[in-house]
Amino acid sequence: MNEVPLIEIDHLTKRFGALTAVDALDLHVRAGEVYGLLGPNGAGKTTAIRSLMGFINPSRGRVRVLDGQPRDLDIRRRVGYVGGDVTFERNLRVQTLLTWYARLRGGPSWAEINELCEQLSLDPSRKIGQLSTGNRQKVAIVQAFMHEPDVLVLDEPTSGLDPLLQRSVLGLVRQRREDGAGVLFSSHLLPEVEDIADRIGILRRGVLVREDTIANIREIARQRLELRFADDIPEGLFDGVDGISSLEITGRTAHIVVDGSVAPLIDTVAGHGVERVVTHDEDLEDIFFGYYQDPDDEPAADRAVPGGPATHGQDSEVA
Ligand SMILES: Nc1ncnc2c1ncn2[C@@H]1O[C@H](COP(=O)(O)OP(=O)(O)OP(=O)(O)O)[C@@H](O)[C@H]1O
Repeated sequence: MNEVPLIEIDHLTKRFGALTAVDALDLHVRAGEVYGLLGPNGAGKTTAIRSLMGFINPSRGRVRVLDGQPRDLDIRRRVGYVGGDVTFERNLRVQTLLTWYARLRGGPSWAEINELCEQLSLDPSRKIGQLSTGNRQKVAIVQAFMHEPDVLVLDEPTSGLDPLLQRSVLGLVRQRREDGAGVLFSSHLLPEVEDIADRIGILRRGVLVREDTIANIREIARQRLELRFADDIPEGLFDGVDGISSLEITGRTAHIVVDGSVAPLIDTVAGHGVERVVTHDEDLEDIFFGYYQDPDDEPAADRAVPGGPATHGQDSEVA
């Protein structure tokens, strides 16, 4: 088994003038793994991804894809990429464009591409310039998935898509994972990543502030429950129950926060006529927003490295 990660980002730093957009980022994605890269606007997700793809040069650090250089054509052929910065020639028909992409990658057949278009309800006879934003996004998705790449780098791939299509895209990602591909998937929507990622990393101000498996994050997560009883709640019912970190009783309803397993609580209330249980599915979100909220959040310029004001457009473009 090949142990080399399919995506390797080692100590990546990217500065734009005085602004450090990505700060010493280490991130690896293995075969058969979906890695969800989360973070608020401006956290550095796109910058990390563009560095990974070789579109911009890192200030420091190293990136490797499929144990090679992302700009290498043989590597590029095995990668699928969706990013907000892709623009297509407006006068081309979808079919012409997709056929051209297919040729660059040494396949697939038009029948295969067309099947993918059908799956996403994309009409290949339309001109790019006539498409809605969502339909243009579908073109980006089809070109990224059509050659069944070993690595997928997806920068907010579902933006502009309705929920049904979002689900289709997540289905395509799952399929690639089952075939052993490594997937880096950026988003600022926790629920979509939570659903699909094996691990997540949270970027804030260019720094990876947390990285873990979804399972681990869930395990330590708090759960908020509301238990509504048919009758008055017996005095002292919750005394000494393991895991309860907060309890508030209003009438016949108990509002409870549990750390870790809810098993002791459930055992305790069994047989006491609980009529309704409401769980607030905000455990992961709580953690997530905890990282999003930055108590000393300052304007971006405040994270400038010494040496002058933040300057836009100073990166070395190599696309
Ligand atoms: N070419 C550039 N020149 C100067 N600054 C840039 C450049 N590209 C990005 N930045 C800055 O780097 C920081 C990180 O931006 P980036 O687009 O990577 O964040 P993001 O996490 O992808 O955000 P979003 O979710 O809004 O796409 C931002 O402060 C942004 O203004």
